[in-house]
Amino acid sequence: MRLALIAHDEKKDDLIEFAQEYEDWLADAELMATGTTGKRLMEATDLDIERKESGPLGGDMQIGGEIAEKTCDGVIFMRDPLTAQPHEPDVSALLRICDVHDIPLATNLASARFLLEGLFDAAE
Ligand SMILES: O=C(CO)COP(=O)(O)O
Repeated sequence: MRLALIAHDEKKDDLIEFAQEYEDWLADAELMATGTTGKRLMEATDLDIERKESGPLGGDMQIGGEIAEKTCDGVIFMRDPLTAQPHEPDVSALLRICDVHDIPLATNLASARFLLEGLFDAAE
């Protein structure tokens, strides 16, 4: 299973806490992340994560490309709904391409738990 992990700055601590809680599960998946998110996650856990570019520099689009190529099984994207992002069009494109290809997408902690537990259940 190949998963993408992404968090906007105000949500990075939440994603790190989530990754620490689910570290054993995540360790069984192939992980990729946008640049800064991946760096922070690897500093805070023992997870091995393929780092794409930082979000504002094209990282969301690289993950979107993986979805279009069908090489990504799920996306956990902790978005900050209260802060404008300079690369909002890239963010929207990533959400859209998940819908185009029917790829599970979680944009908050509560849904991230369902996504991870559901994908692992389905894989058993
Ligand atoms: O901006 C992001 C997603 O839109 C995340 O990018 P970083 O992980 O590089 O901060």
